[in-house]
Amino acid sequence: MHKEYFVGQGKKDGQVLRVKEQRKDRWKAYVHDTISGIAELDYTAMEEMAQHLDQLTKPPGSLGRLEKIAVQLAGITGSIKLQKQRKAVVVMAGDHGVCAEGVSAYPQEVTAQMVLNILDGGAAVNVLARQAGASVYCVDVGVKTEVKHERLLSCNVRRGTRNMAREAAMTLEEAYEAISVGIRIVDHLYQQGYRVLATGEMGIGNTTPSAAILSVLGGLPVIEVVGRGTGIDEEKLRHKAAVIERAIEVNQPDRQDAADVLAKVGGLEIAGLVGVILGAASRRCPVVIDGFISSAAALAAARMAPQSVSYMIASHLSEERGHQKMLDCIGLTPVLHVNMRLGEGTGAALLFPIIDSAAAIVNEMATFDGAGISR
Ligand SMILES: Cc1cc2ncn([C@H]3O[C@H](COP(=O)(O)O)[C@@H](O)[C@H]3O)c2cc1C
Ligand SMILES: O=C(O)c1cccnc1
Repeated sequence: MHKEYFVGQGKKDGQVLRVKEQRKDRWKAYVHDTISGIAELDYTAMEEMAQHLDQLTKPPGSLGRLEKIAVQLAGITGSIKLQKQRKAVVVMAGDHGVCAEGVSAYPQEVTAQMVLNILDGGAAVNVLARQAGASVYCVDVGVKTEVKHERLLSCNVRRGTRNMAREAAMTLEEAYEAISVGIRIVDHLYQQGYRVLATGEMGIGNTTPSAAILSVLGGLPVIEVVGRGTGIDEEKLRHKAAVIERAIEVNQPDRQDAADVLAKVGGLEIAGLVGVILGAASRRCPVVIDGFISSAAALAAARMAPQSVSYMIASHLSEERGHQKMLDCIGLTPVLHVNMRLGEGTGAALLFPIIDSAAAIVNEMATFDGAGISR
């Protein structure tokens, strides 16, 4: 059996990735190969960078998080010569069967409509990425209705998940296939020269599986991690919590097995983002994590491959309840506190200029000795 993935930017430079599905567990093996390719950070380069930062004309540590980012980038790239890199936000799009339970303030068709908006460059993520000189790639990994657009990366695994309040959202094979899509997209972008990646998503209803993932993997009561998403009222919030509790009860996900949790109470775009994160880490690229949904993917990636956490940068703290707890579970500290709660990769795009600034500080600041300044 053949599966064809169209990957590219428009018809001219588009290419088809042909994947032979020889064995049923092919995707799982591919994901695990990627995980075993994730290296430890280069601690020598990190030490060198810390020393370099202390020679620059400023009190030690006074550039705060910029310095921490510089040290992390040195560890990731293995070099203290940081360059301004090509950056891309990968927006994974998917629909959710659980929308049938009434968990979002918006109808499901908004997913496909927003995918077109993103492809036409009119969404918030496009604006913020343009400000940062970054590209946006939108991937259909699980949208319910067929979307046609020449810039769309069509990798649809399934036309939306099943309703997790009644049955498993995906089979394990589907979850691994969606993760594989993310890895393949990163491979493709890496070949195009992108070296900094960010996670984004579009999927009406996706704060519901994200909260479910956090509840199960974090061992936290649903009521502490469920939030208002697109803006539901108090009554709908209680209903959403009950739906998530039912989904966990019906599916009994194994909290020791992140892939099982993703399949049973996750989403196709969330699994796709797990692949983006694992793929970026295996390529030694930093991966900027957006808000609540992206962080659910980061949490699953962290459980599948603990070494991938070193490659993550948490861009911001979302207003969505549960996000701080999600980041705590992963062990990440968000850089920005700007009261956003949109998703799409907006917070991650906003962090790009800060990453470029960290690199510029390292490369352009004078040293105490060079500038003749007393310590
Ligand atoms: C117009 C519009 C644009 C969006 N961009 C991101 N989201 C965000 O809201 C959705 C999650 O919230 P919930 O779980 O409550 O549905 C996701 O699509 C997320 O990306 C949007 C939502 C809407 C309505
Ligand atoms: O933090 C997010 O990513 C988020 C929060 C609410 C709705 N959509 C996305």
